[in-house]
Amino acid sequence: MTALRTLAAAHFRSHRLARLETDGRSVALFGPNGAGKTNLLEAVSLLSPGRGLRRAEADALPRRPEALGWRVSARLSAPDGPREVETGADAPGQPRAVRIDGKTVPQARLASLLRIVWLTPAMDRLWTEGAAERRRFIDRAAMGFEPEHADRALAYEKAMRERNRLLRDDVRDPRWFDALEARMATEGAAIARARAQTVAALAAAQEAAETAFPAAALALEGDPDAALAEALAAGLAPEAAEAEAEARLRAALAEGRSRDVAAGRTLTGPHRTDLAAVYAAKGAPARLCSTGEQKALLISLTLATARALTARAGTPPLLLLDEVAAHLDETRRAALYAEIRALGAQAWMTGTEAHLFDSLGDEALRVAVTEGPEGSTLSPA
Ligand SMILES: Nc1ncnc2c1ncn2[C@@H]1O[C@H](COP(=O)(O)OP(=O)(O)OP(=O)(O)O)[C@@H](O)[C@H]1O
Repeated sequence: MTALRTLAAAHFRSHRLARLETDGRSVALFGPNGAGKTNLLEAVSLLSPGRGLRRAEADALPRRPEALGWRVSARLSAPDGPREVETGADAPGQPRAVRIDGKTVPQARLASLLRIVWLTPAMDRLWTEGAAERRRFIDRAAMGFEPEHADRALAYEKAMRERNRLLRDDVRDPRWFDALEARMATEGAAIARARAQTVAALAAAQEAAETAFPAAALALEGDPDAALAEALAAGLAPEAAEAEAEARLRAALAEGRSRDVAAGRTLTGPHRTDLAAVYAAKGAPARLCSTGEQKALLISLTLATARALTARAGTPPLLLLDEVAAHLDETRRAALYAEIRALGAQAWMTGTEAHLFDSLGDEALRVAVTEGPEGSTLSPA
């Protein structure tokens, strides 16, 4: 099992110096609004690549008013032994650095060290807001399965930005376009393939599970996704289907140049893909479901992601569940805790009331979070 044994957050958000020893158990953080509970979950989320569960700008993280550097460090127990991981910036505005076992490494390396799955109140709007959030949701899950997915997405975006610049500057050199589009097609087809495999893994994880939460049928909607699905349906092997999707994306990009010049940006590719979800038992699109149903679908998908990652990696991911327990009735809350137990995952959970975690017994370390003159204070109960 992979779990944080210690977590320390220094000069991070409302925490001046927070330190917690967990002995590997789940952690239930409770306390009043604004006490600093989510900040601590955000600190944990920064032990994965990217901007964390709030997608914060770098200058939001250092503790104010001092606004110096910040640091989050953890000791974790992993299947292959204990590891030390640390991230932070020495001064505001600096990109965060990552150290694993004392060595400075690229941020992307976090993806193969630690898998983290989170659910936050901001995600309640996942099905009703723009497609970018939904792509991010499926891409984060895909990254859990394939750490290289993060690098591919960056490489694709970089090539696309360069292509967009050519479009706007009205550069007509076809060789330049060819080279960038070849790169975009290679990365783009691999991105589509990884997303499709993630959707399939989530479907399988939902099918195999007995769960109190409703299943969501997911589908990817986009050009490379359709090309890949068609190639697979035609009986091509996975690699051949990916090659076919790559060839079609490359041709579509080349054909779309003059249209894209008019738009000033690239109008086809995996950056336009959307993720559709249907509340399976009702056949209703998630965006038309009630708030409570949407929340239940998200919990269901979060748990399915965790189950699928556990099956893949052999060890469960960390779960960060921000204000999830409060929205469930007692039966479903008990079901959530039972699923966390069955996964063997370390869950970091928040809630305003301590009693929300009563049925966890001593499976979770309870920590009161309060706001004091010196910043947020943690008191393990
Ligand atoms: N960079 C920062 N420096 C100091 N304080 C900060 C910083 N960023 C956020 N805060 C403070 O952190 C507090 C919010 O903490 P957090 O979101 O963790 O609360 P919470 O305990 O999860 O509350 P809720 O139950 O309302 O979700 C706010 O008071 C905010 O002003």
